Amino acid sequence: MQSRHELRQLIRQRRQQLSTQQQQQAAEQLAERFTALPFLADCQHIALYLSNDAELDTWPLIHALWQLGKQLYLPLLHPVTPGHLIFQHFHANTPMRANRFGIPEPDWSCPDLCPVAQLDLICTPLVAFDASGNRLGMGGGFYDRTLANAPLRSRDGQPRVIGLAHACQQVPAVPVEEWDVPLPAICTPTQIFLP
Ligand SMILES: Nc1nc2c(c(=O)[nH]1)N(C=O)[C@@H](CNc1ccc(C(=O)N[C@@H](CCC(=O)O)C(=O)O)cc1)CN2
Ligand SMILES: Nc1ncnc2c1ncn2[C@@H]1O[C@H](COP(=O)(O)OP(=O)(O)OP(=O)(O)O)[C@@H](O)[C@H]1O
Repeated sequence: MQSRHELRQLIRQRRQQLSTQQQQQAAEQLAERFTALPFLADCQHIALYLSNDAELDTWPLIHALWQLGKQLYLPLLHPVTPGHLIFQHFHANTPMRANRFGIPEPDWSCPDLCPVAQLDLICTPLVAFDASGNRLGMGGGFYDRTLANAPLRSRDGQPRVIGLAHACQQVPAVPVEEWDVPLPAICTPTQIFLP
């Protein structure tokens, strides 16, 4: 089996090869598929992220969710606890700044945070996933640490965490480490996985 490092490089290259048109179509299809999720009606506070490195563009989804009246949150690299994320309310006028990876994030000088336990749904970025819900990320361990003690499902069994990805990011089997948090749901432009 490939190492996690090799798999990360391979799948990052694969998604970087998608054309602008493929990216646009994928982002729109994802927004449609995601907004049709039956459990979305029960989710008011939703964490998303702004795309980077040829990840699926989340902007069409963000606009669709605002249109539905949802409260959205974006991850901030924790200013005190290294390797962890906190989630800041995100609206059309939220002041933004680039984090150390160059990804725009809300400026935490005006904090308006939502504790992980109070988010109804957390959308995670990922590099590679498999049909069993195993997830390989960018390699910072941010989501694994942040979700380590979080319930992955609501009390009625619906997913509270969902990975978003291009279809081409699916692999037969992600090599798993003990700290990996498995995803109870993954949404691609063409399919919903509920492992
Ligand atoms: N869109 C998005 N936001 C996110 C994540 C993500 O995966 N995607 N993260 C998910 O955890 C966190 C940031 N994690 C990241 C980890 C590594 C790199 C990255 O580009 N690494 C470079 C080297 C960076 C450097 O120079 O230090 C690389 O690997 O080429 C980016 C984001 C929080 N926000
Ligand atoms: N719950 C945890 N507690 C402490 N260290 C952790 C935890 N989860 C992950 N790590 C550390 O983080 C590092 C990166 O982990 P990994 O390669 O799984 O990240 P990733 O899932 O690819 O990244 P991300 O979650 O940021 O997208 C590893 O060295 C691992 O030891």
